[in-house]
Amino acid sequence: MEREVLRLENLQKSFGSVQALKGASLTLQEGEVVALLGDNGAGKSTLIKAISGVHPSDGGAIYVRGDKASIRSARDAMDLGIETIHQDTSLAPDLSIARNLFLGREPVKLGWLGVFAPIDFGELRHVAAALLKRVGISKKLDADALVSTLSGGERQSIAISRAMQFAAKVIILDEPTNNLGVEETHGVLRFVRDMRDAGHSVLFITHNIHHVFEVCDRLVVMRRGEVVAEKTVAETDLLTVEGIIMGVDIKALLKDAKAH
Ligand SMILES: Nc1ncnc2c1ncn2[C@@H]1O[C@H](COP(=O)(O)OP(=O)(O)OP(=O)(O)O)[C@@H](O)[C@H]1O
Repeated sequence: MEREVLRLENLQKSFGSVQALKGASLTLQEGEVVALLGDNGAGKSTLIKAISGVHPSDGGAIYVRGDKASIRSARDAMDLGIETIHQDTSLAPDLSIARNLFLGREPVKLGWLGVFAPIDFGELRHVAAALLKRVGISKKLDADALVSTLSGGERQSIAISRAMQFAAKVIILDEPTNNLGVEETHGVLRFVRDMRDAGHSVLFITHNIHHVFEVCDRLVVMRRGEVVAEKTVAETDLLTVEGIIMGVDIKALLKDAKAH
């Protein structure tokens, strides 16, 4: 049976005179991958920033597993099992990849009578190496390398690995394949599928509609701060979705063009 993990009701958010969210609503079920689509400025990032506590909403309600949630900070969201990878995600450049994968949540070794709790670097490296292998970047990266030595795409992969490693229930990805190479992109998409198979729920913001058809179950389209369409991937096609995003019926336009 489907179980709802996240429900947004009538979310509103303004930045000065700009109404970025005008009552956006959506739901996410357990083990479901939902794409959040929309043109530039549609309100997608604002919506996920409301869920992740970066910019709390001005109005509306968020329910997590049926309970009304108050998400006023990134910590609130993480405590509710919501992990977000933002486009401008920040890592600690002077720490190793392994340390970044566990930032603030490193495995510890209990010392004599539990007095000392030093980081268990052996365990850290072991898990980090396995994680890098899973995202398909094992060949190039050593878990001990400093993040400052990595490319933008590699940093993105590390941030995604970190969120996926700790995501308890809901993973939000804001354009996760931006700036990634082919192999890294496949790694991310594979990870999304793995997460779904393990019962996690994923909200996936992307401008790449091919990726939506590859890994998503359902899609939600936003325009000017509102949700204007919701469809299962099985019931729609690429051209229809592109039309909804642009606010035009592409198929009708093509038919007209053919008739003339
Ligand atoms: N911090 C902010 N201050 C002022 N206006 C903002 C802020 N963040 C977003 N906006 C405005 O809110 C609206 C929605 O922006 P948002 O970034 O949510 O869109 P988006 O759908 O994520 O777009 P993109 O695909 O380009 O990232 C836009 O008009 C944007 O200029």
